[in-house]
Amino acid sequence: MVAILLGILVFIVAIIVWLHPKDNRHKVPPGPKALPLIGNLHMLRKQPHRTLQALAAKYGPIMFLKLGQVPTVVVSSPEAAELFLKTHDLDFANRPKFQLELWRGEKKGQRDVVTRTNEEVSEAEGEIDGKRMRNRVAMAAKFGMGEEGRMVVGWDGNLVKFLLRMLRDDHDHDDNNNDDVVVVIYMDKGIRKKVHKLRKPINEALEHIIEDHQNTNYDDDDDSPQKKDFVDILLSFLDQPMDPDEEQHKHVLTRNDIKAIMMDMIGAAYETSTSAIEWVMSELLKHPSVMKKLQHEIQHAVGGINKEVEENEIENMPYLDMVVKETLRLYPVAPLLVPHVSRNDVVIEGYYIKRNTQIIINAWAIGRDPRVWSENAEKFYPERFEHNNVDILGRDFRFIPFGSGRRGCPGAQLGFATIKFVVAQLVHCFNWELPFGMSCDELDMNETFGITIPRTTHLLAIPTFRLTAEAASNKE
Ligand code: HEM
Repeated sequence: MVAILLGILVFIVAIIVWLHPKDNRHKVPPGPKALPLIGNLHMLRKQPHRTLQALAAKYGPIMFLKLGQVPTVVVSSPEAAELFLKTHDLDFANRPKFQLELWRGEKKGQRDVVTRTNEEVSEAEGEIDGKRMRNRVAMAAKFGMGEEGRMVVGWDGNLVKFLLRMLRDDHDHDDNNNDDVVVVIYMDKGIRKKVHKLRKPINEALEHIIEDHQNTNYDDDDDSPQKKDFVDILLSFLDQPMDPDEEQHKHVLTRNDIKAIMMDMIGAAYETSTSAIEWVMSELLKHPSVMKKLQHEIQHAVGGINKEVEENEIENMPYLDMVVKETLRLYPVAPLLVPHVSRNDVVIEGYYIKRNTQIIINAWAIGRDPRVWSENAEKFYPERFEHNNVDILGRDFRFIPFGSGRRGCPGAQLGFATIKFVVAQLVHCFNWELPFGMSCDELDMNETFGITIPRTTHLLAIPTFRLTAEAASNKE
């Protein structure tokens, strides 16, 4: 009986608090009413970036929600993003503690997508020499992605081969479908799920990289080709206290910590770039005139169709720059960036934001804001970037696919360059068309929400090699 009475009392208090949440001393940003316990979680649905955009249209660019018990401020305009990521950058530089779990829980069902894709792939078998074509596409893509492997963990291209092999081996085991003709541009999207399954070989690979670095003798000479990299710097802190000011030195940097950091860097680098490349290729297939214009530019910059693209030629491809920017505007890989957390109590635009409030920046909504990008904001139109110099690296808050400020993406320049390089190779080396007589209007452009927004279905496309035989024999 007492328990029932207590329960009723708690319920009444919760209702009263819910109906009268206003604390007159501290004005919180406007937002929808939160339910007891779940707060506003029930409102988010499957596409939180879209739901939050719609809610911001009602409550404004600085909006308060409760996600479960987590007080959250959602930022949805360039002006507001600047206040949070520049003016008060340091105040919002923390990250949530649960982030790792959230990251790990991502992408359930990826396996199903890959399996379904294989069934579709097998329908088109026999049209052309699939294996050869797949190798060429992988080669063209790897040419760019290899650079990332080297720069992130200093493993000269082998990392890409290793990861691609893991995917392919796993894939082939399942259905023995080696000679697929339609190329599935998924690259390494299923990696996170496979990472779990393939912990042992990944551990071996990371050990291999670490040993490689430990066995390298570096020459202090500035001109030496053997330079210290990110992994060397991590190794120089091995077994040292993470916080030298901490008296008992309880936390030291272990070999496992270093491997975890390396894996995070690899994850942050690969999944983001491949998702972006898939969206660029989708938009190009949907807009054949843009594809043609881009092929024309690349061919001109490279000097014909008898060779592949070289890295230093990318800077002579302004249209490629616009195409990639336009894709990242419409499909910022991390639509809500990565959550920030306030380190102090802060007042912004008259709103009181308590310490430990989660901050979500809706980069997806900002990129599609018609106030900023005109009425055709939803349209893929690379030329909008033609006569303006909109910065992509976080200095222009109308466009922040890499975030901004001290928590902005440290790999932004590398990521942007990699996307451009891989796309340039794929577009220059091949003509592309949609399979099964599909018209460009029929191409599904739906996204699936997670930390990143990949396509809901993998992009299937048929490549035809367009370079001369001379260029092909140089590569094979
Ligand atoms: C298309 C490629 C990429 C995109 C779109 C992208 C996007 C992002 C975004 C939106 C954030 C969060 C920023 C924020 O919360 O304000 C981020 C963080 C991060 N990115 Fe990237 N990224 C890409 C490539 C890379 C690469 C190549 C690397 C590594 C070499 C990398 C490493 C990281 C790391 C370590 C963080 C966490 C930074 C921190 O918490 O301080 N990213 N990235």
